[in-house]
Amino acid sequence: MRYEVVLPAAGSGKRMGAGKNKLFLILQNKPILIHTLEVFQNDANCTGIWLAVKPEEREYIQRLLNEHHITKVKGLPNGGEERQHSVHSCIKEMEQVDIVLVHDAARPFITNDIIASLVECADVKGAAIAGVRAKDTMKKVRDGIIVETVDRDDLWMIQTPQAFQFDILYKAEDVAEKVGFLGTDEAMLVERLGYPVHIVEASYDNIKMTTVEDLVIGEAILRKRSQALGNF
Ligand SMILES: Nc1ccn([C@@H]2O[C@H](COP(=O)(O)OP(=O)(O)OP(=O)(O)O)[C@@H](O)[C@H]2O)c(=O)n1
Ligand SMILES: C[C@](O)(CO)[C@H](O)COP(=O)(O)O
Repeated sequence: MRYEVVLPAAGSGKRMGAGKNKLFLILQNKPILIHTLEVFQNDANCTGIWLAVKPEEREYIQRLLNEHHITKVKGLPNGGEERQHSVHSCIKEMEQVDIVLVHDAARPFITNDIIASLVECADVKGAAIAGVRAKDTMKKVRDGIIVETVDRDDLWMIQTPQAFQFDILYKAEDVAEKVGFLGTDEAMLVERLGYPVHIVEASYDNIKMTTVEDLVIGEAILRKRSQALGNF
């Protein structure tokens, strides 16, 4: 099943503290952004990539795309103040497709098997998102005091990609903009319209490069993969 993917890449990377867009940081001699782009560039089912970027970073990113032979990018719309706005700027420019995925450009370790499962599920069910089961005990805290321990059996740590039939996400983004609703992921916008959103179990390797510790973890994930391929 073919799909197009929206990669929001217009963040500031404040929590990383690199003083620049964290997507330009190098992991195993390549920018994080290129690691993520190559997953979709090399996926025959991906027919287009939409990259939300900061205007001042567009020229540099275009140079990176050329240097690394990323040819599937269909557009580089301006990112917005919030992640949701960046995603929406891409959705508004896209032409109708069957399935659209939204994936954090800051998650370079996604794999094609998980993408394929998400696309297949969204094609049948309408909406499907990646996640992994919570491993730690989760508690609600108020003013520094535990107010509730949440039943861990029902808790998932949500990731991206998040896959949707295009019309569902298009409508959800449009309504959210009209009513001024701001979510931390696309699924929230779809849930609030009453559509069922299905979970697809992903991987604990599918981390989001958020803080400096994630760079160390990311290098370890890439080393593990190289060793599995016999590239010592
Ligand atoms: N206004 C924004 C904010 C985030 N993103 C993108 O959304 C993804 C996930 O966001 P996050 O990890 O929070 O990135 P930053 O916003 O850059 O990080 P921080 O919150 O630490 O500044 C990233 O690929 C980021 O580039 C975006 O396109 N537009
Ligand atoms: C979309 C997301 O990756 C799901 O976990 C997460 O909500 C993004 O949060 P961020 O603060 O914008 O990185």
